[in-house]
Amino acid sequence: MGSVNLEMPPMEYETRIGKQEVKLNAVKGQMGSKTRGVSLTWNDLWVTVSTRKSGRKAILQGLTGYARPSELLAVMGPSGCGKSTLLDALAGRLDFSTRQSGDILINGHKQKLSYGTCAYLTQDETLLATLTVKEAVYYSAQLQLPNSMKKSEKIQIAEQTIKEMGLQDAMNTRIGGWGTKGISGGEKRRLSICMEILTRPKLLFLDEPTSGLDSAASYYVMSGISRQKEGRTIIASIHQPSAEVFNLFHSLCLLSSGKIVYFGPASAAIQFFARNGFPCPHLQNPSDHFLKTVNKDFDEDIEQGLDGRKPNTEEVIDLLVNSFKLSKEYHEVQNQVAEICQQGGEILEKRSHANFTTQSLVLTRRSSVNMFRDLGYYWMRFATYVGIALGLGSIYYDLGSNYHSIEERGLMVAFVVSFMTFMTVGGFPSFVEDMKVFQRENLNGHYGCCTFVIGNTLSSIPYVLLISFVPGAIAYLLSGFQNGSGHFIYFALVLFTSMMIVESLMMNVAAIVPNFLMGIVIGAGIQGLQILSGGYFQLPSELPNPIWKYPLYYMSFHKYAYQGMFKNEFEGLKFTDDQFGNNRTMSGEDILRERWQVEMAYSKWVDLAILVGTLILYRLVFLLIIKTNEKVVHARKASTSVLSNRSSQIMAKSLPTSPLHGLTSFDDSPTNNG
Ligand SMILES: Nc1ncnc2c1ncn2[C@@H]1O[C@H](COP(=O)(O)OP(=O)(O)OP(=O)(O)O)[C@@H](O)[C@H]1O
Repeated sequence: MGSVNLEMPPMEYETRIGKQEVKLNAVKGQMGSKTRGVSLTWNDLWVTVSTRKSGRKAILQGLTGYARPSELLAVMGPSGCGKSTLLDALAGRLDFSTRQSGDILINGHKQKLSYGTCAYLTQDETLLATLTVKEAVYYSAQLQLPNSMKKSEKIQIAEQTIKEMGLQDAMNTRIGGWGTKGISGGEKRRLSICMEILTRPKLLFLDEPTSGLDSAASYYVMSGISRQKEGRTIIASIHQPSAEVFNLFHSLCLLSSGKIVYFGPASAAIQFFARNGFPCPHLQNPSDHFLKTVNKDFDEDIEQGLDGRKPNTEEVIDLLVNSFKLSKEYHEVQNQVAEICQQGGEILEKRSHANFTTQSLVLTRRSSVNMFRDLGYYWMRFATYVGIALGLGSIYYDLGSNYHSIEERGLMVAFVVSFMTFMTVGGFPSFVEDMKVFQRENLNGHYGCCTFVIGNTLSSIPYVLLISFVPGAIAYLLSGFQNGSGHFIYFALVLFTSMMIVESLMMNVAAIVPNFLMGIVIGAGIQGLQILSGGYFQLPSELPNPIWKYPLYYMSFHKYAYQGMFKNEFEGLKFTDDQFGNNRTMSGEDILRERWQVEMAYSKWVDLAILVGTLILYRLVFLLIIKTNEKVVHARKASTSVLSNRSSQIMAKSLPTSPLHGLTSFDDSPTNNG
């Protein structure tokens, strides 16, 4: 792991960061932020999932809490207690298997968490393995920061953020991934944080930001985050903070089995535990003590119980949960929630980011670099295609123009159109990785679906052209296909378009089927059906009418690729039957009509145009699918922060005596209606 700048004295570090902050504040002004900050409240929040055995299982059980600007709220608890679920619910990211009820408000309003106001660091690291740390952050800065900002300022922000996360020593190291060693797991974690805090979001969710970090790195990362808390609301789930890290937290939400054990000032948690009979042993890290006390997974006896009796952990948790509900801390939480709702606040404005053209260009560049460096994306395929082209050229070497060559030309066209396009599935794993990065960045609002489709399409074109023209030329020249550059260019263009179509098909599959193995099987199956119904392996007149001919034959892009290539190859040629010396000849047009049953009413250019149309259609379908996914996710986000104005008013009115009593109910309604 690259080291955090530990040797730098704290004061010097502070000063340098301080100077950078001045610059950043100027930058923030340019970003047009008018909001003061985000106060987030949740009241009686339930999240349930359905289970086969016991119907619905509650993951979160009636949680109430708040997070305020300039404060760092830590969500702690044993593994599986619901920390990530709480963060997901607050950020509007719960999946469809869950149901949610209760109220979540931003500055006392129902409001969408729009771009730039909220960022979320998930537990999974989805990064482009081929980029260096510096490149990843620079590209991200160019994608996210507004056009009004100078390039030098964007670079400055990127560099400062890299330093804040202690990644300066690993700046030029590649991220690495499957099969290639790169930066360490902890550095990946810090890099992910870097990319989310570039825009200095008002509301920041961090799901286990310190997992994989050693205690010193955890401290520096968390203190870096803590330094940025001014005007920002930060909620971080954390497993086992050291005492130093724990001291950085303003508030603590301690969960066990989806229930609140404690919510309030982090510094007052020790007194709460002591009051209830579980004082923190001398010299023990408070967070270790809390977690040990409420972890029932290993159901060990608690070292010190009530009345000399040793209750089991389940009983201890119940005791603490019930005690908390009656405590002054809980009363204070209710007061705070009601007060924040009453105060209200500004509606958060969407921040501007780089415009569509800039984002498309940056994504195209980033994607090109990734495709160039990822051997599995195109280079392996290129090498394989060259090998296959040499094989094809030597098997069908110098075909000539006798009758025998008619079948051989047909076989070669069929191989090129069926198999060489089929091999495009080889790039699927790399594309799946791209999709994961897109999904994370899109969900966090870095850029939209159109930008991704444009970037991916433009960056792939040169590589697919290379794969079509170089191996295509080898096979074409060795086999002695019809002379003339026009004929070769047509041949290579059909190959290029067909490969792009298969890539688009696989993109559609990747957008629908999340599993990589299933994706390959489904993509290969669809292509198998298209090849079968394309009119080569069974002639069009022999194809069974229902299904195979109507509609599959007309829907298969192979039909147009076969027929275009056949026309390109046979039109204008004459074939001689030189066996037994009877020099009969047959025109290429007759062969097309009689042997291959090609539709001669239109030219080969129409076939190519239909292929281009199919390619555009497939890409548009891909765009539609990811756009629909995006809309569904955003609709969930928009409806997650739900509180009717009516209930907001009731809350406000109920102050000061019984601030929240009886205002919300668990209606077990689906997530998106809150
Ligand atoms: N969609 C779901 N379907 C079924 N169970 C779920 C679902 N989501 C979460 N759970 C369960 O809810 C519990 C809480 O999960 P969650 O991921 O929030 O825990 P966590 O506290 O973040 O755990 P960790 O610290 O290990 O990441 C777990 O027992 C988990 O198995």
